[in-house]
Amino acid sequence: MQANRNLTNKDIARYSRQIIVPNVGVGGQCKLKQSSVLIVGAGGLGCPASLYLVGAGIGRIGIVDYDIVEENNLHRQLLHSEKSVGEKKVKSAADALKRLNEDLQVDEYYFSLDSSNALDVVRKYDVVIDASDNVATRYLLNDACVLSGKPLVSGSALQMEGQLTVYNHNGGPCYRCLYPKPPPPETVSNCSDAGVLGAVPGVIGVLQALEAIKVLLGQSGTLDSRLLLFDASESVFRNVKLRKKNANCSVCGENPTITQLIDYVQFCGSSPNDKDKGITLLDDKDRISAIELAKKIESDEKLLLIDVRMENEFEICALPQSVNIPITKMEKPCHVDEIKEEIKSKTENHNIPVFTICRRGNDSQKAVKLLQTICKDLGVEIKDIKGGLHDWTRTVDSNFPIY
Ligand SMILES: Nc1ncnc2c1ncn2[C@@H]1O[C@H](COP(=O)(O)OP(=O)(O)OP(=O)(O)O)[C@@H](O)[C@H]1O
Ligand SMILES: [Zn+2]
Repeated sequence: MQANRNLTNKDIARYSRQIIVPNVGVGGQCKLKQSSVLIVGAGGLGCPASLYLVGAGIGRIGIVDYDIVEENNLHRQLLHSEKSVGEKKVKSAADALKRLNEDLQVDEYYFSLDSSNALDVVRKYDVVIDASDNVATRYLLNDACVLSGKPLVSGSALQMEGQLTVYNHNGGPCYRCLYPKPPPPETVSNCSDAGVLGAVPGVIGVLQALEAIKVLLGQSGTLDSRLLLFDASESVFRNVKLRKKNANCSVCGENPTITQLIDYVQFCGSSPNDKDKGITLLDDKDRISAIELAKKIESDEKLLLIDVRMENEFEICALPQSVNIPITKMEKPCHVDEIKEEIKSKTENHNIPVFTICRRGNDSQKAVKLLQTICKDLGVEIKDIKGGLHDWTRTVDSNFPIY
């Protein structure tokens, strides 16, 4: 990152508004030109982050992503366009970034970053941006950055909230110093399940780019040892002081036990790619397929179909025969009697079978278990629809919307 004074006339014209900022100057712009940043994830955070890094004149950007562009990405992943749906995210992002600035180098890594490849990739860059969306990758990147001495700009965004910090920089803590153990997988939400307002990761991704630029310029005032919290619903930013680096940290402490990358999927109990990952809680006898449900509906069989999704999801699309009782309601003891009465009356005193349905067939199984307890003295038959509404669209009605 040695500054040289070799700015071309084109550079001077292009970056003039940035060069005259005292914090940057000619030396700073040269540093940026000779710097490299790795961005892991070309999604909601990685798109705005890479856009502003390329805009700022970072000489080399690396983008890692194993995924392809989906239509539901477009509201927030603004490097990708309608034409790039189905294309590799790294390719779509690199093409868009090169259109913005043809002088810069963009390295594309179309694979899942894991213990077998992370160190090789991370070592090639000055700063790493974690723009991924899962716990396994968070620990992987933390350890890879500690082991290779790279600062890690970490961000996240969900619904109307976001946060960011810089790990392993200026003597500040690493992610493991603060969280030695991963959270239980079932407590972790993601955009696909909880949703996100597009502009929120936009804000956090741009701030990640800004922190990376400040780190590269060697400026003080970076977010090491601090966490920035953004509450978009109230338009409030807050700073929280983080605990100091932990001398007993298993990776950055005085006597580290982690001296090479480990198996992060095993450590976290979840993989980087949990999309559409089905769980199996019920025996086959307690489940029917979407096609079997369609046949029952078509032949006018009496049944009670309970859609267990949240009300706002039910509002997006629902089967006309279904009634909405969200699983979150079933989980609350205060609603048990009310739900039991509703099922009793709607099953004509438990003579009609009950079926539960959700988006992908996971919550519907949990709901069967809950309802079996709630209705245990009713003797009503309760089954779920395998694969949920996604399977309904795939196998019964391709016009039914998917989200
Ligand atoms: N270990 C990894 N290696 C490579 N890419 C990763 C890894 N972990 C996550 N990613 C990528 O990081 C990006 C995160 O983007 P984002 O959080 O916006 O979610 P998404 O997966 O695009 O969307 P959604 O969760 O709504 O389906 C994704 O494109 C994902 O493929
Ligand atoms: Zn640590």
